[in-house]
Amino acid sequence: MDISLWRTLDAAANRASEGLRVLEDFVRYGQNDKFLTSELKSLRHQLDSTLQQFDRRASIHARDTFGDVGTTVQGKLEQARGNWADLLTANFKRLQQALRSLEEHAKLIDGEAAAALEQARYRTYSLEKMVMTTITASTMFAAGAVYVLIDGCESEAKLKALAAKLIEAETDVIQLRDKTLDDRTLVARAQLLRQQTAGTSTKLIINDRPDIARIVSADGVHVGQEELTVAQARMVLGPSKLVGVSTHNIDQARQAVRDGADYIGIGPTFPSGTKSFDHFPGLDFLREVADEITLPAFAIGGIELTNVSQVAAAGIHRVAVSGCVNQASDPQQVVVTLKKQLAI
Ligand SMILES: Cc1ncc(COP(=O)(O)OP(=O)(O)O)c(N)n1
Ligand SMILES: Cc1ncsc1CCOP(=O)(O)O
Ligand SMILES: [Mg+2]
Repeated sequence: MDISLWRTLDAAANRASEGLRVLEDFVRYGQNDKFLTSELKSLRHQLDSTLQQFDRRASIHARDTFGDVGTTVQGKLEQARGNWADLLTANFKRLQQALRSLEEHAKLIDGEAAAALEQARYRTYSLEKMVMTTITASTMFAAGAVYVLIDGCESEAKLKALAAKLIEAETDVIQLRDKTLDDRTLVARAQLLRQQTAGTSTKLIINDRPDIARIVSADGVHVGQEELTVAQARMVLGPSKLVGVSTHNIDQARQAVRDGADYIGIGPTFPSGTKSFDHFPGLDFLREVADEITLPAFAIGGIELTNVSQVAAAGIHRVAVSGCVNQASDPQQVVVTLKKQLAI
């Protein structure tokens, strides 16, 4: 076989492995994200076993680094990356291009290996989505973030007064969660919240209803395990809005990361006065998430000033609460105190 083909395969394989290592090092050492590290590692192993099918000896002998006309041709930006996102994007692109080159050249010698390389390339597209979403969302919801679920209240005036206090306390997210109001009233209450939160640091999320989130231009929607999927919610809301997902075990949490959710709700942690449950994944689940996932995770269910320290001790520094804020005589004070307890 033509030595130039082996030379190309060797160069493309090296490029793919190097790009993959940069990405793995970033999520491992830079992010401490065990789950993303294991996803990238599993792709690396898949790639290694495909590449082992090629004749490594032939590749090595075909290598001619000093004779490579490309080593001295440097793009303007090759030595400089503006930020982490640029660095990650550049390395995902390097990986994808190398895999495409490997795939096309492998077609000349081994159809099965070419098909495996195509599958590996598809995996990189999903991984890119998972890594980039995690990085963006982690900067959006800092440690200490407090997320408050409120209903539509008895009247617009009451809702307005409550929302004003929450915004004043720099609540990170207000979720409108109301299962009883008719749609038109719900839209009107959501619109009110949109007007109040616009231009503030408080995001507005609508529970269950991407349609209403879209109508009022909310910042996003929260969906449960039996509701629309992340992809379906995005079809309604568009790519730039936030989609959060409820998770009750580690597999669901991992799946939410794979699906490209912007954050997860994790719980129920403790018995809740707002919603009843017969199963509590509790603090053990929080610890599992803290151990391996860096996508923002909000512990939910029965969290109050008296037990929030247990949440923080489990390694989770973001909470979603309802009763402890809504029933407080001073909701602002509760939000501020929660934030202090969660800050690291
Ligand atoms: C932040 C957050 N986490 C979890 C939930 C619960 O959502 P879901 O399981 O769909 O239950 P309902 O809230 O719809 O009864 C949430 N709303 N927000
Ligand atoms: C909607 C929901 N999902 C899990 S717990 C919960 C209610 C959270 O409210 P509270 O903080 O009052 O327990
Ligand atoms: Mg729901």
